[in-house]
Amino acid sequence: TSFSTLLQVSYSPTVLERRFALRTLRNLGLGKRGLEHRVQEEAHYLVAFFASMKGKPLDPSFPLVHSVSNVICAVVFGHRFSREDETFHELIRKLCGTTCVSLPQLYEIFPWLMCRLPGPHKKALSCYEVLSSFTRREIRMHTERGMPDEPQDFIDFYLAHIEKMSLPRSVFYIKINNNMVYSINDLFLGGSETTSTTLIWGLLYMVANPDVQEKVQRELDAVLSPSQLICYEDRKELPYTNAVVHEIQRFSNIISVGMPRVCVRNTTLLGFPLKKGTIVLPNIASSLYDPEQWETPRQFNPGHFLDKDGNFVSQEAFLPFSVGHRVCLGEHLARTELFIFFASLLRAFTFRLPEGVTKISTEPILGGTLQPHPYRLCAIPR
Ligand code: HEM
Repeated sequence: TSFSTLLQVSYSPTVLERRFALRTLRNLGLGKRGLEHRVQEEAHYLVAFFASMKGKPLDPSFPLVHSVSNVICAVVFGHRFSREDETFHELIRKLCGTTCVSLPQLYEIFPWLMCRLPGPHKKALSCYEVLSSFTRREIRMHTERGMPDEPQDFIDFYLAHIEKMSLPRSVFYIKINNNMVYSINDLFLGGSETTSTTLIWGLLYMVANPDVQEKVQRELDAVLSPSQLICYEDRKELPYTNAVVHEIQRFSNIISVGMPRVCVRNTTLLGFPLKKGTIVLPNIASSLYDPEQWETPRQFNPGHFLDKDGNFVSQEAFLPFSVGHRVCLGEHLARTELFIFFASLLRAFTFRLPEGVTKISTEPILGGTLQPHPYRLCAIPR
């Protein structure tokens, strides 16, 4: 298979790439406050875009995917893209409504099957190809401009890393053309589709639960001033909003099945014998919907994360980022984005269904990530 990535099943190259990616992302400020201003900047553009619609009905997926992807672009490519950039526009259009996240894994496990099957993965594959050529263009621009004194983004770090390994020229270019492109694609796909899909669900739940939306707005109004920059740290003063963001993630359960693992030796799991080589899929939904852990597992209920006095409480069964060695690399960034984007939007707008629309479906479309059916809403300035 042509996919060789951070997300794949097999172990040894992945461990090295993961370690490298983690160190690099940390250097770039992921997990620290360094990236927060990028998120705040995008939240500002997002609010301006919704405001420019003047309450007219719109499908929120395009602006949300655009904003979330731009945060990753800042990390990986070192800059954001304006709404007018045609190439980026095409990429985002392809990403909207397409699940590409699990594509490399599916090819890794079932290459013979994937090549023969017709179906939606062909659309995802074409999206993956557009992304790869986009990434290659950015890498080319980086190699042409030469290395800055201080690496500025993921590509700079990666190029410096490859150069340090003093490889023969041919291997150098193979590494750039394969591993590097796929690693960057992984960050882009892992970082864009997941976070934006969660936000698309979030706005849908607000339209479906106007009482919850109102309560969030009351809390935001009481704690924040209208133009104050929202920080991730503010969640501590906003327990209800924080609980709603958590409940959006729990209830939407977007990655209901985690990345596949391979048993490296014979073992037992919960009493079941597993042979070396067996593929194991973590069932994330089993914890997010566990009837023993949640009061109303099949209902949207922010109370799952609040005590009787309205304080935020974390829950052990809340595992949307999975756990263990392969836990999500972007967890901190994702949490920061979800909180800042959601709070910024709800402070500025009330979300409603367009006039005449009375039905909303909160059933997911089954795919690599669970996505809502396309819908339109009105963002009414407050
Ligand atoms: C709401 C947003 C997100 C959710 C729900 C999510 C969830 C997950 C899950 C469940 C996994 C698999 C872990 C496993 O199987 O044990 C994963 C892996 C991964 N995620 Fe995320 N993720 C999100 C956002 C992000 C962001 C923003 C980034 C990038 C900065 C990112 C990058 C990755 C990468 C690179 C992996 C593979 C890690 C590895 O296998 O070593 N994710 N994510």
